[in-house]
This record gives sequence, structure tokens and C-alpha cells, in this order.
Amino acid sequence: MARPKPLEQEAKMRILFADDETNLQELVRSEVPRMGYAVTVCPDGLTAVAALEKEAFDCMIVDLQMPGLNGLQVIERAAQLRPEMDTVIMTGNPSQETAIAAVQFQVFDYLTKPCRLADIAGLLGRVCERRQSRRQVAALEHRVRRAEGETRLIGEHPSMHETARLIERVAAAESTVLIRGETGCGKELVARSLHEHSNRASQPFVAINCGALPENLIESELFGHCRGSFTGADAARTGLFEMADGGTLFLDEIGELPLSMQAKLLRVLETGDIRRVGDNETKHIDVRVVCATHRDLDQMVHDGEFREDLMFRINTFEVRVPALRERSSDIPLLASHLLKRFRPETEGQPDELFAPETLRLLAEHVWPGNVRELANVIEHSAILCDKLPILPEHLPRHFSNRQLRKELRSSGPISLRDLEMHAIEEALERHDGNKPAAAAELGISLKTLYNKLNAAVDSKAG
Ligand SMILES: Nc1ncnc2c1ncn2[C@@H]1O[C@H](COP(=O)(O)OP(=O)(O)OP(=O)(O)O)[C@@H](O)[C@H]1O
Repeated sequence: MARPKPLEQEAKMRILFADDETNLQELVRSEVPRMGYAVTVCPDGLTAVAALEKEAFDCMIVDLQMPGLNGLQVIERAAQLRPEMDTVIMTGNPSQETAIAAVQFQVFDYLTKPCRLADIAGLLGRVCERRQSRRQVAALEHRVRRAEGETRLIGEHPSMHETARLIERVAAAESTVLIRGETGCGKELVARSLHEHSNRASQPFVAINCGALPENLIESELFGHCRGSFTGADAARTGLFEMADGGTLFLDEIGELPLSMQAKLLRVLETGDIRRVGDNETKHIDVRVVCATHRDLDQMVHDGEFREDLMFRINTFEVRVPALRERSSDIPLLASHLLKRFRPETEGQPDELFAPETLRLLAEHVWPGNVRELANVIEHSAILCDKLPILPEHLPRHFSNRQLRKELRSSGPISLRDLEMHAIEEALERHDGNKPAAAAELGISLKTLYNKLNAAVDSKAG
């Protein structure tokens, strides 16, 4: 007999069973709890609706022929009262009418009478599995939303308004879009926003970083493969194009795509047909492709590193996302938005969340890593700060060193040690605060770098 999965047993699925047959009522009342579920048995439709009004159930098994309200009337009412509940029909003679009603109310399944206990158990096991996968999907969606943040482009700078206007205009078109901008400036967010403003919004948005996969894997990642098509292909695999069917495929870092794959991508964009690795058949798919790059694709075309015909195919529309330093007036707004992402309970305006000196330091930074770098800085500060506002001391070390540098400079002639600090800070800024990288560039050990930073702070404190 099928057993419910442990996760669902923990939550103990609640079943509403409605049938006027007393034998079946008795059987269900005594046996279903033994399967690990809580069950409420109702002898007719009216009692079932009354139970639904009072209590929430995970699954309802309902007979179609009952006195008072019949099964379909109960289902109709249940769809209004408990839309989350899964419904199963029980019937002695499944008719076309039943089937149509089943589709209309999105009934999960039906049982044909006389039904055996094993049938009920098997069916409840399937309901469990479905509810469990739905919860897992919802949990994953929640995690993704938390990690990515909401798809809202924050920014009041005219260049961001222009980007937002372009997104709205281009979203409805089916054409491919090329998003250009520096690393971390929000290209993926723009791609998601394009998808959400398009007619495909309810379909999947699938993203891949073309630079993150070795050349030999990228084809199977994009187009899928058949079982046994290469060593290690133990099972067939659906490619990202198929996963995105009906929706949008975001090809990030398109400039990293090897030339051999560029030719294959061009073919897919022209025909809409994909072929899994090792397959002879092609499959037609309906995917809108959005690409992004931080590289100079025109120069790459010129240098023969990127196919010109592919370039023409992907840049029907271009959206340029401005670098953060070009819109530094947006930093307070963005910093507050990101702080609220890391601390969802946070409320308030930028000048309540950040000290004026903190905002000044943030505004002066050049942000080579753009909004992603700002997000890292804000996450760092949010962890260090117990009570808002965020002060300069909560910012990563290289910010407080910048402040220190300014103070040292304005206090008189520059000493050799100040100059050394200046070189260190510049290196840290260039490497986005990455100390090992900065130390390597300066030709000193990491330990020496730490010693010098600590000495600078101590001499200021002293
Ligand atoms: N205008 C914006 N409003 C709110 N959040 C933003 C904005 N721009 C970027 N972000 C956030 O900054 C982070 C980096 O953005 P995203 O991944 O879209 O950048 P990217 O340009 O695609 O980066 P890469 O070049 O590395 O692929 C994300 O957490 C994103 O939510």
C-alpha cells in the first residue's frame, strides 16, 4: 500500500470525505487515519459544505451522487471556499459530463466505484506528493526572490527613467534584445523586468551565464542531450531552450560564447528549431532570447571574435544600463533599497538609515563593481550595525581608510607613510576591497598589508 511521504506525514494531511454510503464511510473512518492522515467523514453534500466553511482541508474526496447537494455542487462551493484544496471525484459511472466538470474545477483525479482501500491509499499518496512538490517549488521561488530581490529597478536619475521607458516599450515586442552595461550594473534585472512586462510573464524566465561553463558543456546545457550521447550522459537531459519554451531565455555574457556555439545559436534564432546533442530530430520551440554583455561586442566583431551575423540577430533592440558612477544621485535610494533587502523589517528614508558621513563616503566611491558592489557593502554594514543609522565605521575597511586618508592629507604635508597608505587604498579600491588581490598587486604579503592597515588605524586612534 502506498505510504505518504515523511514530510507530509509531519504536517498530517487533512482529508474531507463525503459519501452517503455507510459502509464506505465506516471503512474510511477507521482505515484512513492508519495511513497517517486526519479524516472528517460527511454523509451528504450539505454537511460537507458546512465542514468546509468551518475548517481548512488539504484534500476532499467527494461522491457525485449524494442527497441534498450533489458532488459537483459541493465542488463548486469548495472552489470558492478552499481554492488551495485538492479535489478527487468518486463516481459509479464516469460520464462525459463528469469529465467536463472535472476539467472546469481542476479536479485532481477521480476514483471509480466500487473502490478498494488500496486505490484510496494510492491516490492520497499522489496528492501528498503533489502538495509536497508544490511546497518545494514555492520554497524555491521564495529563496530565489530573496536572493535576487524583487524585479524593481530602483533609480530616479534621468538615465534610469530612460532605461525604464525603453523596457516598457520593447517588452511587448517579440524581438531579441541586447543589454549592454558594466559588470554588476543591473543587466539581469533589466532582462527580468523585460520578461515581466512582456506577454510571456506567466511563462518561465531562464538565465544562463555563457562564460560560466566550459565549451564542451555549453551545447548540452543550452540544447539538452540524449542518453548515451557522450561519456557521462547517463540520462537524457532537457536543455535550457526547452525549459524556457513559451518564455524568455537570458544569455548573460554572450560575448563569452565560443565561436562554434555562436553558429549554433544563430541557427536556432533563425529557425526556432533546436536539436539535443546526439539526437537526429529537431524540436520547434518558442523562446524570446535576451542577451547581455559587458564587453565591447563591436570591437569583438571587428577582431573576428564575435560573429557579425549573430550580432545583427541579437541587437534588434539595445538597452544600455548606466554605470552606478554615472548616476551617483541614486546611491542613497539604492542603498536604502538594498538595506531593506537584507533587513526586511527596516523602514525609513535614506537620511534616517545612513549617517550623512556614510552617504558622503558612498557617493565619493567610484563603484567599479556597480550595484552588486554596493549590495555587498550594504550587506557588510547591515551585519556590523546593531542599531541604525549605518555609520562610516560599519562600512568595509577601505571606506574608513579613505576617510582617514582625507583627514591625514588635510592636516599638513604628506609623509612617506601617507603615500604608502594612499597606494594601498587605491589598490583596495581597484580590487573591490579584495585584500589578497590588492596585496598581490602591491607586491607585498597579505600579512604585511594587514599590518600596514592596522598601523594606519592605530596611528589615527593614537
Ligand atoms: N536599478 C537597480 N535597482 C535595484 N537593484 C539593482 C539595480 N541594479 C542592480 N541591482 C541589484 O544589483 C545586483 C546585481 O545586478 P545584476 O545581476 O542584474 O547585474 P548584471 O549587470 O547582470 O551583473 P553581471 O554583469 O555580473 O552579470 C542584483 O542584486 C540586483 O538586484
